[in-house]
Amino acid sequence: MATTDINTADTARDVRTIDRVVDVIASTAPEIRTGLPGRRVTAEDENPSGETQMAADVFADDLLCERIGALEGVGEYASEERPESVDVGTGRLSVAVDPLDGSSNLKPNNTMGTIFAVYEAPLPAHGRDLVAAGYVLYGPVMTMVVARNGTVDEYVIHDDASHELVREDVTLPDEGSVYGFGGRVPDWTDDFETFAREVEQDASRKLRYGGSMIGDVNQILTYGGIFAYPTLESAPEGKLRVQFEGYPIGYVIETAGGATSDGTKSLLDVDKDDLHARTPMYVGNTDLVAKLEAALD
Ligand SMILES: O=P(O)(O)OC[C@H]1O[C@](O)(COP(=O)(O)O)[C@@H](O)[C@@H]1O
Ligand SMILES: [Mg+2]
Ligand SMILES: [Mg+2]
Repeated sequence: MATTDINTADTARDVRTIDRVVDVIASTAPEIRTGLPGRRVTAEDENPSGETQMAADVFADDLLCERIGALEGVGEYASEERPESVDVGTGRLSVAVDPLDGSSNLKPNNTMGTIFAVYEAPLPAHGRDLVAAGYVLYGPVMTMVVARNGTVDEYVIHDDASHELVREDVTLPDEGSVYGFGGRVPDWTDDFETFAREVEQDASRKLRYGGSMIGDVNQILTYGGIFAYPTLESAPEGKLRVQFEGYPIGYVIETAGGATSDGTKSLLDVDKDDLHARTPMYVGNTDLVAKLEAALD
């Protein structure tokens, strides 16, 4: 009986913490966006994945760390931009963030996003420890997609930092009509290239690729289809990171009724214990992801 009481109290606390994290992501987004124009330059350092950081990456990370770290109920904060996770409190939940996804799109002024993952476990956590995940998309309109409690909702974020629910219970359309595949084509494996050519041959589908994973995934959530950042000959683990990109996007897409894969299994079942580990990513409609897995088999 006592155990049940404790679990119930913990769950109620976690729900409140998740709501606070979502509120902070939404209320910080306009500030991140406003801070971008002067920060389209490279920072002095590389991130832990060996990539050049933009000043905007560092700015967004600092803001999010300060605000999420101040929330009651959060114990750890980690991001793509810092080598180790930070102990920020005594809470049970950990928050992992890709402060700016697609920041190389800053120079040509193309879409970018902020991705967040809330885990009920210390970091690095497992995909099955996720209790909420989502992202902000800095497009012509600032939108936020949140997966929690088994559903996906979409919000518009206003300049005054408020957010408004615009679509409830978002699911992938049954007939997928777009596709987008990352990496250099000569660097794709033969099996993936064969699959990609097959997808292209279907007259009901169009290429939609913008070079920011979050923008490309949001198109899949909107129109259905398939996005991949595949295994490359030069990078068998692909480019994208498990804790900050693979797991949260896996959680959003699967909660929205789609499927995800690392080539053989759901992204949520990927086992990696390094905070900055990478994984190939394939996400989209169930039939297309099943075909992809069969093609790579
Ligand atoms: O242009 P590339 O090197 O193929 O990389 C594109 C991919 O890299 C990313 O920009 C990686 O994310 P970050 O910008 O967060 O490092 C993805 O959004 C995108 O899918
Ligand atoms: Mg990213
Ligand atoms: Mg990033």
